[in-house]
Amino acid sequence: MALAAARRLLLHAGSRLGRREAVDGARRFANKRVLVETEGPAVMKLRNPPVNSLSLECLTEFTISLEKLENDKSIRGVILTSECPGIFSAGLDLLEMYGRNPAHYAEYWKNVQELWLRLYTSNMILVSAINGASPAGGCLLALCCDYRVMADNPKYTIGLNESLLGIVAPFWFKDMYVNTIGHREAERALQLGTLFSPAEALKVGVVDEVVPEDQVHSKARSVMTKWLAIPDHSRQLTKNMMRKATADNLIKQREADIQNFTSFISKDSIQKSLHMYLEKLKQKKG
Ligand SMILES: CCCCCCCCCCC/C=C/C(=O)SCCNC(=O)CCNC(=O)[C@H](O)C(C)(C)COP(=O)(O)OP(=O)(O)OC[C@H]1O[C@@H](n2cnc3c(N)ncnc32)[C@H](O)[C@@H]1OP(=O)(O)O
Repeated sequence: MALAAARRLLLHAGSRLGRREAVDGARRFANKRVLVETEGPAVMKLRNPPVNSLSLECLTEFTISLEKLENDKSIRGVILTSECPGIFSAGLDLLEMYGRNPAHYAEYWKNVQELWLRLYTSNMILVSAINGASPAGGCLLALCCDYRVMADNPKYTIGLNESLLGIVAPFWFKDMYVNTIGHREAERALQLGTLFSPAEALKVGVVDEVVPEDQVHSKARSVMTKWLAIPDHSRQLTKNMMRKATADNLIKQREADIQNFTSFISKDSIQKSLHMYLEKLKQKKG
């Protein structure tokens, strides 16, 4: 209920902002954590500092922005990137999965599923300009895209590292990984929780291209131009043919998946693992 109300408020605020900024001549709209520019190829920028973690608010704003773009028939493609220096996205917000109650976990997971389903099955062309670290849920966002361009900076890593946190990537994360890099590579990377450097990610197929950091956005734009030259109807039908079974696999068991997540994440042993991981992140500083 609370989330539905927040959603209505955000949609309202979003459209107000949209109108005001259009009057200024710049075609863009923004929520607090997501900025969307629709001048030229549409660009969606995550801006949830310090690390673009996907908090419930961030997920909601992201989903709403995507919904608005999908409803604008003049927009055929979106570049997904980050405004946080050095970070694409740190993935799901650990504080949404630690020390909360089952109802919160269920609500959070429903919203993670919702964003994934919308992104993965989007009719628009999605290109990610990965300009920073992209672990776990950050990698998931990139994997939803039709093409991934990553900055050539060995400090940036990408991959589904859940097992390093003592948690398990859900079956639909796994399915998308298998679809992208094949069964053997996915099996190994998931068990080890591998975070790939850009060069390794390119080799294994997690990303499609690695370019110097200052060229990530221009490359993403030129990739978008190429993809926009393909007729929408044939490209969309092809995308749907490739992705539908994977999305349907979650759709037919969404409720069970929410229950699984809620009971898994509520376990004492899992909460303990998350606590230790969060402490490790804190100690990194000191
Ligand atoms: C039987 C099967 C059933 C299956 C059921 C499902 C099971 C559960 C599935 C859950 C799937 C989970 C997916 C995820 O995405 S989990 C999140 C994984 N993310 C990470 O591991 C990234 C962790 N972060 C980092 O490695 C670094 O922060 C990063 C490289 C991103 C940036 O480093 P940097 O040095 O720039 O910044 P700091 O580390 O100092 O971080 C700054 C502050 O941000 C906090 N932080 C970082 N990441 C997160 C996060 N993901 N969520 C929340 N908060 C985060 C960090 O603690 C710092 O906070 P403080 O300033 O307060 O110390």
